[in-house]
Amino acid sequence: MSDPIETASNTAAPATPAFGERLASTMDKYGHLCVGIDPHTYLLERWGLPVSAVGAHEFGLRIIEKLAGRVGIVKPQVAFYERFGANGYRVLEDVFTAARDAGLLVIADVKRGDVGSTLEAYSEAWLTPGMPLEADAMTINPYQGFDTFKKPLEMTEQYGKGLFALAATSNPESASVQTARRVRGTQEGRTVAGGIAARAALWNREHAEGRTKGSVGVVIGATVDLERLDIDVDDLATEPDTPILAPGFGHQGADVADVRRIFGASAPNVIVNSSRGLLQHGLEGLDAAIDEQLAVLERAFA
Ligand SMILES: O=C(O)c1cc(=O)[nH]c(=O)n1[C@@H]1O[C@H](COP(=O)(O)O)[C@@H](O)[C@H]1O
Repeated sequence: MSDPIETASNTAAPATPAFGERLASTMDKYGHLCVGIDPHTYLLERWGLPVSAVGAHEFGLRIIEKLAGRVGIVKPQVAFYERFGANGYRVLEDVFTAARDAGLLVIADVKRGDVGSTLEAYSEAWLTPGMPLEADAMTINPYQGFDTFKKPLEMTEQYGKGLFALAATSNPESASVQTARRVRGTQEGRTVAGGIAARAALWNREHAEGRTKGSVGVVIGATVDLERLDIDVDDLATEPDTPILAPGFGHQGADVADVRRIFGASAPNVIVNSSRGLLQHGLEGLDAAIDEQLAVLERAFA
């Protein structure tokens, strides 16, 4: 068995364009939709597939076949594969490879965060070219401090990869942490969420290199109150624009038709994620569900 770390580190980094540029051209071609490939138990059952790694494999590959050439971005949430252990990881490898071979950008929804030295190993796993789980971008958790991101941030530049830092998550429980305000001396500072978004935007500006979109995005749920969170959408829309990965549409209640109202100046940079809202229709209903979602998005951005 070859050693993946050896193999990957021996491979010279290809001159891949920056993730932000790849994202910008993908969104120009296919629009904003990102399909979350999340094999929930009830979805596997509804699709007539076994609740196992074999079922998750079939589920992932069938979805990718349907998306190729119509949608630009996918976001497999790795927990739904991890639960099947080593076989689940093999499935993830196949799903990532099939998606990337089909020309889809893959955002690995891993939500990793840790002390910097450990986070470095996570980013080796998910962002290094040639590694078995190589994706185009990963979600990353900044609640041990944005400065723990040093290595993954470097990798975005080195390998043309992307990061999406959790800023304002879509779940209602998030407000108690993310709306909290930091204290600077005797002054009340930014909210936790606003501070993270501002750091991502600053990084993108410091690494602008003539790009239209930055490679470091933020996760902002479509269900959140941006004003309460004190998130500056104008700052995020200052070139190079900071991409926003927005879950919360469909099953969690936000309406895709409202994307411009919710995100204001940053709406053009929003990756509209939907998983259960589309996949609940089964394989036979997926084409129609995607067409409908694409049509709503087209109207929303007309
Ligand atoms: O990072 C994420 O993708 C994420 C962040 C967040 O704030 N909320 C959220 O729902 N997600 C993920 O986005 C997906 C939402 O799925 P649906 O609610 O089925 O569309 C799941 O994979 C979640 O893990």
